[in-house]
Amino acid sequence: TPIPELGVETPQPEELRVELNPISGERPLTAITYRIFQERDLIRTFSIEPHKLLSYLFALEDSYQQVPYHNKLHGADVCQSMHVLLNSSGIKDVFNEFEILAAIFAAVVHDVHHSGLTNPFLIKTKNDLAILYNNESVLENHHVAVAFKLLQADERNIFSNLSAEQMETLRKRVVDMVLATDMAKHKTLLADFQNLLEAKKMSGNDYLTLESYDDRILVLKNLIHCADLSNMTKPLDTYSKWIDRLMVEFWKQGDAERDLGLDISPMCVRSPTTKDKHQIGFINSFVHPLWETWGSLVYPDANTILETLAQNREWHEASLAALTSSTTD
Ligand SMILES: COc1ccc(/C(C)=N/OCCC(=O)N2CCOCC2)cc1OC1CCCC1
Ligand SMILES: [Mg+2]
Ligand SMILES: [Zn+2]
Repeated sequence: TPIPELGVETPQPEELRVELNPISGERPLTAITYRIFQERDLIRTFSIEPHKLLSYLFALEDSYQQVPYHNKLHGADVCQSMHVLLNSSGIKDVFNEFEILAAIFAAVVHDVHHSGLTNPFLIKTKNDLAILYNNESVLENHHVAVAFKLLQADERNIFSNLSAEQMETLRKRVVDMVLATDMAKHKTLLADFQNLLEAKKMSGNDYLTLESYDDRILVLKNLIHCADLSNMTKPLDTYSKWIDRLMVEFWKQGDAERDLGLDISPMCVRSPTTKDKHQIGFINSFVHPLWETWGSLVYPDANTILETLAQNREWHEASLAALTSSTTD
């Protein structure tokens, strides 16, 4: 049975087309994710009922908060980035369709209901979520809990045709991946990834073979982490729009910290040079090491990404030099 192009048969295809049209910007997350599910044939493979997929994605999109950066556009962006990264020829045929379903789903849900505040802020203000999750990956636990809560309504349960066992493994993969997007996990995650690749290189075969669940999920955790840290690998005009959104979100947190008489987090201080300085420091400490490791796995697929990352860092260094020279003159 052909899958209706817009997901459901409708007497008003034009109206639904406008609603789903990513250009109109009404529902970018639904439009992009539905398209990716279609392109990867996930709807047919897992007998997903199209109207349930639309209902779930509409509810998910509406559960993203209207904050400057961690809004539905970021969810859509990370989902699209995940989709592209999964196509790297260096990992072609490595992951099966269940893992791909889990990875795409984890990407689109990974920041749902984000409050625009960081984990340290929620912890130091004793937010209900920090109490509920005992200060442990507070936001990330919340995101993945909300994502699964939305599935509980029958008309939104896109996985209703999976067996109980398949659902159990899918759920474990999605929880593992979303929790891995907590920056506090970055160092361990990357070190484990580098150790895995080192061990694989020692084994001599030139293609990646991953047997255990732990090895396979470790690569998928780093993959969603790459997608979440992909802003700096995008063309400068796109990248700079993401920075502006994030800085506005941080500055609002800084205002809240000041109003509460708390220390203002370093990234939340309004000043012309912090943007460049923090981006350079963040790229040097976190982003480049991660993307260099990913680049070694999928060599040479990520070469363009690594070049763009280097160019973007140089752009920050140039604008910082211009700023500091103008201020010292
Ligand atoms: C466009 O710039 C950035 C994009 C993403 C990120 C991070 C850290 N993403 O990590 C996953 C989400 C996370 O854990 N966060 C969200 C950001 O704040 C920390 C907690 C950091 C970025 O820039 C740095 C340097 C200047 C200010 C922050
Ligand atoms: Mg997050
Ligand atoms: Zn994110």
